[in-house]
Amino acid sequence: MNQPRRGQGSMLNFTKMHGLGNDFMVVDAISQPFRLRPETIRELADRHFGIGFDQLLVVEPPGLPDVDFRYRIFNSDGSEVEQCGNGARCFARFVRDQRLTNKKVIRVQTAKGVIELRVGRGGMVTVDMGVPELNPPAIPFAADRRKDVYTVEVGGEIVELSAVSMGNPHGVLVVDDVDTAPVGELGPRLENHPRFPARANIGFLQIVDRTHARLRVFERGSGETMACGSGACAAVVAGCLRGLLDNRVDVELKGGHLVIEWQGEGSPVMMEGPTSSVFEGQLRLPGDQPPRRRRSTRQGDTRPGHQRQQNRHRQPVTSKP
Ligand SMILES: N[C@@H](CCC[C@H](N)C(=O)O)C(=O)O
Repeated sequence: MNQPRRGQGSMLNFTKMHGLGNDFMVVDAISQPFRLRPETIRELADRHFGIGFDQLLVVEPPGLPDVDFRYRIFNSDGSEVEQCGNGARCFARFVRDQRLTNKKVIRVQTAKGVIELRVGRGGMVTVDMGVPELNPPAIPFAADRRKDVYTVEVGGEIVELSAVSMGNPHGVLVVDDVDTAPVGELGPRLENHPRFPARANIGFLQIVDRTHARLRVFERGSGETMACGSGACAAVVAGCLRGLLDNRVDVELKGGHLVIEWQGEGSPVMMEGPTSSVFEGQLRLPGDQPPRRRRSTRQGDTRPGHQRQQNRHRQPVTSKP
């Protein structure tokens, strides 16, 4: 199935999934050889010339004992990152759908530690996202000492934000109304702010009441997405630290709702939400060839994204929160 013909790249099977509209290309790198360069990931992520996704998720064999899989994450800009909460839920569903495991509690190794995924009914998955990191150097965030709220100068303006790592770095701003928040302007400036040396995901949090919040996230390496699971966890941690939220919060994102629970410092953050599997596909990869200039598919273009058309479309399978 995965055999290349001489002179052609290999065929790669993938699944398109999403968690609340935060969408993924998911690849089983246990059953097939897999290696992509950042420029190929960018091409595949392109919503016009490629498959289109916010993140690429890769399932690999674990490198640790007592762990089921290794979970690797690449943003649509090709950068490899440490964590993806919506992706973690889809990962759990994927490894079961593909019969890579039949466990209901799956332990997964990420770049920043082990997370646990619990598969529930109707595509719902609960993820133990681990203990949030608030120590500035570990986030990483430039500050003399740890605070719940920092002031940051951006473009001559002072903004207040909380800095939290959920394995990946987040800055969280509290706003009056997410609909009018300057996500497109402040998001990219804060993502690349020198006080976040590894860049950051920037959340705009609106407190509705102590158990309800609304959130938009400008993601590092992907731009604003329909939802960000680790962003929702970071936002609830920030809201709790500021005394604005209770321990269990319904977070409304553009693509739907997540339930986030945090019992306070030293406790892990729990995230519960839906998963959706959209279609399975196969694409021809050009191997290690440098990216080619665009040609028409009729001329036999081997660019990834132009030869993915052998999709075995299925009925979308979507779970409700
Ligand atoms: N969408 C994700 C986060 C993906 C990674 C992020 N863009 C980063 O660079 O850290 C989620 O659901 O958590």
